[in-house]
Amino acid sequence: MFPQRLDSPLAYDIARAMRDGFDRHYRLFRAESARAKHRFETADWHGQQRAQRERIEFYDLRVGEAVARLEKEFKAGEQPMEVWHQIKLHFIGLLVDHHQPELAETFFNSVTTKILHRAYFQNDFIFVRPAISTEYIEPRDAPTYRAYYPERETLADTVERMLEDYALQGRYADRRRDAERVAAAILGRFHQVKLRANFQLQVLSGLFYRNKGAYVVGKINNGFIEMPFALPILHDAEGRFHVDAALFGEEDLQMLFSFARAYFMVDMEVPSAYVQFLRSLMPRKPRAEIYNALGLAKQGKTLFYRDFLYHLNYSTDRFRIAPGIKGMVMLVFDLPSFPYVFKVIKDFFPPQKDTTREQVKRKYLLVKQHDRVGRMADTLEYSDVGFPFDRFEPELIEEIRKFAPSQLEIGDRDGNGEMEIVVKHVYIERRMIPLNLFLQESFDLLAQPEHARRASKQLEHAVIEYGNAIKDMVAANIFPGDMLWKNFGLTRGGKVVFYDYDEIEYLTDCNFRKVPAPRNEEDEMSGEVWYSVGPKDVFPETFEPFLLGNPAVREAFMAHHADLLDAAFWQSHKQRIQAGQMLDVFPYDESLRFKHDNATPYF
Ligand SMILES: Nc1ncnc2c1ncn2[C@@H]1O[C@H](COP(=O)(O)OP(=O)(O)OP(=O)(O)O)[C@@H](O)[C@H]1O
Repeated sequence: MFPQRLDSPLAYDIARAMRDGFDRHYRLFRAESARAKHRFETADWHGQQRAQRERIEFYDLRVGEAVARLEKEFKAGEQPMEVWHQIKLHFIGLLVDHHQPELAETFFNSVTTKILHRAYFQNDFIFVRPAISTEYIEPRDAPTYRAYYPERETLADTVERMLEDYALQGRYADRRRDAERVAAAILGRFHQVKLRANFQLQVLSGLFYRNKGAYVVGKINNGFIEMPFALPILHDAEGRFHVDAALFGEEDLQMLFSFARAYFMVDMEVPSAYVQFLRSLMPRKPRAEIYNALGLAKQGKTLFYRDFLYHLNYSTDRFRIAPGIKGMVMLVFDLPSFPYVFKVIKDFFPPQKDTTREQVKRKYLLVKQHDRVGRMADTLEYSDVGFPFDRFEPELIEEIRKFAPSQLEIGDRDGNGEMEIVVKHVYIERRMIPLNLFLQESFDLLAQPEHARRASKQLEHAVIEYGNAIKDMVAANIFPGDMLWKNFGLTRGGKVVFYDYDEIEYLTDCNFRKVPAPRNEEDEMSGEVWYSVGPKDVFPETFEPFLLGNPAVREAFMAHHADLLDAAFWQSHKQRIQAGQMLDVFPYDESLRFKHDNATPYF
């Protein structure tokens, strides 16, 4: 019911307190993101990673503070419905000139749902969809993007000026050289193309920081063509800056913004304007994922859920048990028409899985906070998710009832006559093709002479990528624990990504050993493990029988990644990490790098 009059001063005060709570959150979030520049300039890599990790916690802390204040000062939870209606309307009013209204609305939802019980907070109390438009919000401090209008002959000058405008404190090894390289790369893309009246570079005015890199992100417009591009800026061995590569096109940008990487730090006054610009570079990337990549995970989560409900309304298929080998720890289901999977922690595990629900959650959190180096899928975590009952395959309901009964509720939660399945806790992540299924498909094709060549190529690609995935994780101090093919998936872009986190460990916590030589004939003949094994001991050579049963797989693996079976490989990386060294894992192909005399070597 829409109130006729706004007559409650308390409602106004609560709305104000709520907005102040959000403003404090965004001020801190933005300040932390802005400090990334200084950390980059001073090569404070560990600080950068720490900040990336800690910033994730900011949101929940601020929501907690706002809830506590509203309860203490206003007894918000005891206010009647009429007051809550007015709070929402006042809040809308307070956002009219706001620069992050969509984030503030989400903050309002988070605080409100914490204060009111579900039965009470019907949808009219929260923002089910945005009330305030994010179109044409103009920042005060700096424009969202800058435009440059070069001629063919002055392109290098323009690129140099554009780099200068970021005002990084420090020295480039050779900025002119970099500008010329970038200009040549751009002209290579527009070779024999007439430069039109509107030829221009547009770059977002904030640099994108992550780990040891800072990225210029923008597009080149020429006539009707819009070409996305990004320029990674890195330090060389002497601490001077250089542009390491020029990335062009949607695919390269997608890699940079992948869901399997850590979130960027960017100083944004109007995040929705950044999202809009980025969407023009990657039109197929959902806005939810772009917000996530910018570190605005709660907004990502909100948008994802809206997209999901919308998809449910416009589809008719049913949720089913996900294809592939079933997990021992996770119960996984999907909706064929929707490119995500839903993962529920089972109530009990077989004896070889010595873990608990809390431990599994801790591992998933570890991955969320860690640099995922493009190799570990990000997860969105939801509680009490309702699904329409008649959209579930009966076998799936049975499966949940059998393996995760504590997570399942069936009933008419909203009292609207529609039966719902409510799942208490669920992780949602991008669907990939499980690598074991992909390999099986390749084996089947190998047997057919007309497809054998292609099959052999795709198999080799998958095996090489699998090894690369493990090596990238190693570089980031992660030991995947369970390296079976079924725990990795192939993304749309052909990358191999890991998704089974329950046995993940920091590499530095593991003890990599060679299998000892048998002491006598009895040891040698014994089918059992005769030597003593500590809880964190890992014997890399024992991976072989589990991974390399198939001769074609073995051949590709041994040609490219035999070192993964050698304890010395793992030990040396452990020592390197313990010595405080941080390796580069580039979010772009090595072949795209400009050649630098003293750049850090690729892993
Ligand atoms: N992101 C994904 N995309 C596609 N399929 C997936 C995804 N995540 C999981 N699956 C499917 O669900 C199965 C079980 O998932 P997962 O490996 O996470 O569970 P688990 O219980 O941890 O497994 P394990 O028994 O190996 O510990 C996978 O083998 C795969 O078939």
